[in-house]
Amino acid sequence: MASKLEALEHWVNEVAALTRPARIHWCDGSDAEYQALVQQMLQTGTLIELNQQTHPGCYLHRSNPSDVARVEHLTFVCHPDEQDAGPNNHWMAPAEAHAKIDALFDGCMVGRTMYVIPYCMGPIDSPLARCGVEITDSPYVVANMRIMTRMGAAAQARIEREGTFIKGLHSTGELDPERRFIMHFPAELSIKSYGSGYGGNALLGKKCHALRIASHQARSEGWLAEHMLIVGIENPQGETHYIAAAFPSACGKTNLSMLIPPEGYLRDGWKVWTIGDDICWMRPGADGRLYAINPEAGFFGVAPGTSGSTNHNALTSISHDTIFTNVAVTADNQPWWEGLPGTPAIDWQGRPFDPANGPAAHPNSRFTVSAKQCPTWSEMAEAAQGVPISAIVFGGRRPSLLPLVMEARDWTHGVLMGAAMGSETTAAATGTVGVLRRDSMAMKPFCGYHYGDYFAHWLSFDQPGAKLPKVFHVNWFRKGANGKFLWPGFGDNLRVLEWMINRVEDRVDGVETPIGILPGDGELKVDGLRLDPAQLDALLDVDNAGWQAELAAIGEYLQTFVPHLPERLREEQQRVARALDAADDAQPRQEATAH
Ligand SMILES: Nc1nc2c(ncn2[C@@H]2O[C@H](COP(=O)(O)OP(=O)(O)OP(=O)(O)O)[C@@H](O)[C@H]2O)c(=O)[nH]1
Ligand SMILES: O=C([O-])CC(=O)C(=O)O
Ligand SMILES: [Mn+2]
Repeated sequence: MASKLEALEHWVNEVAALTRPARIHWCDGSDAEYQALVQQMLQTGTLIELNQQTHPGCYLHRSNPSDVARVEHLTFVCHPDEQDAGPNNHWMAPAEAHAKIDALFDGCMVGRTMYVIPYCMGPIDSPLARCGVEITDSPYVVANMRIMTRMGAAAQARIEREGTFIKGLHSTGELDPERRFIMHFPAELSIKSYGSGYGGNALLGKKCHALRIASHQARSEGWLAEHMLIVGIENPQGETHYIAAAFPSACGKTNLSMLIPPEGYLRDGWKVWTIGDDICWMRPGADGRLYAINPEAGFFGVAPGTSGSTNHNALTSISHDTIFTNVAVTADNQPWWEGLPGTPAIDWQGRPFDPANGPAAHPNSRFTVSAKQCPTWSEMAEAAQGVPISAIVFGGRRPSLLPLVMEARDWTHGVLMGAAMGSETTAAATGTVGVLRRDSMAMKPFCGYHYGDYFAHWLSFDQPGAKLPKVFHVNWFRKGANGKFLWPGFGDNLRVLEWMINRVEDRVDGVETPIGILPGDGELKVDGLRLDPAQLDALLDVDNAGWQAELAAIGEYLQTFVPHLPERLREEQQRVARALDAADDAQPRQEATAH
């Protein structure tokens, strides 16, 4: 029988014939290999050594200024049938896409080394994990993949055993925005990415494999591939609840996944355990609960705003053996970004810092670090079966309307809450920042198939015998009349998670409103917070007229997925809209419009 490795070798040869590299290097994932790559990149200037006294093993990479974020307009999902991509994706016919991008790959590695990176997304022995191989000409990508995935010999052994893997082909190309594409071929289980070295476009195990391709696989195999953090909350009695939360890019996943409990909670013995900060794969277990793994092995986190007061655990994690991308440096060569104490000397483009040029660190500057370096890293992140999920949380940046927290009355309502998610855009993707856009389940840029079918897939988990998590929606970003955030956020978000767990455990009742269940009087613990009662009222206020308009907008949005939109979701939207109308009728007019 032909060795299962033959399929891999055949593909590698095919790619080499197209790209014509000078050498082929099969990555083994060893420390020696990583160190050798770093030395080579220091010599070529791809990496810059940072202050090794304060930051041992830390390096800086400055990317091309035109290549600093994901490029959604150049990202395509190439299903054979356009219908399967949906209005939520850019689509190109597979044959046309291959022809277009193969023309760019033709001879692109002449004189260069081609790296073959076998990797595993998820614990190497987990039945939920999946393998892939990325071929790239970028040593920076190899180094990042080593941190972000289980890369090398063990992954290759699993591929040899299973015979299946996702094929990912990447070249940095000329970094010409006119010659840049990120193409996905879900039916062929393959990815081709050309012309960008940026994380989300080039580390193919992450968004391309673990979300776009995996979401497509998950649909046919009965599981979910989601843009979610996974965090364990251990109460003083030693019971741990695992929570999965979907927020759009740069909306607080990394922060929530490693939050530090407020003073009083720490004293009482609350603990937080990090399982993942960006991606979650989950499937029903034999007991009917959803079990989740984090397919990644590292964090590719947003640097700006990360500080000792907002995210001390992240700051500790990145004090050594970290690759920084597009941050600024201080006069003594330490990494620096907005939110840190001290002053920058050199900006992210290598120029002497001048405020006239904008922020010193790029707003989407990032750190790449092994998850093992995080003080709250959980050993359960290695559990082959994953962790049972007690609650699913959706959330976004909403300056108004959306309350601090609300609970869905059931799974269908929860799916509507996820589908209706909206958020202000951030610097994680190129384009305008700060405009509201719908981002269902935080998957707008990552769902590898038609959103209507995706909503139906979510609804399909509601089956006899299923013990589904409760679903919540949060908003850390509601603003007061003064334009400031009403909620302190960060560590204090644990107060909201505690309320959720109390709801899961049936220890508090909440109050029913047309939009969902909100915390009842005194149920949200705000002692020790400098929060006046009016502020808390504003955070939990339900503006009926505003919500009527919101439900109408949600209805219009859902309509764009017809005929793939599940009828059950439309009916749910109508149910909530009717509940709001009824509440309106029951209220004196001036009260409903008083806000
Ligand atoms: N006001 C406020 N800001 C927050 C909170 N949590 C995070 N942020 C800020 O939001 C930004 C992004 O946070 P991250 O945790 O890195 O976001 P993310 O969702 O992991 O982002 P991606 O890696 O792009 O998927 C940072 O500037 C944080 O400081 C919060 O609770 N309140
Ligand atoms: O994909 C990336 O480049 C970084 C990330 O986590 C996101 O944007 O959600
Ligand atoms: Mn992300």
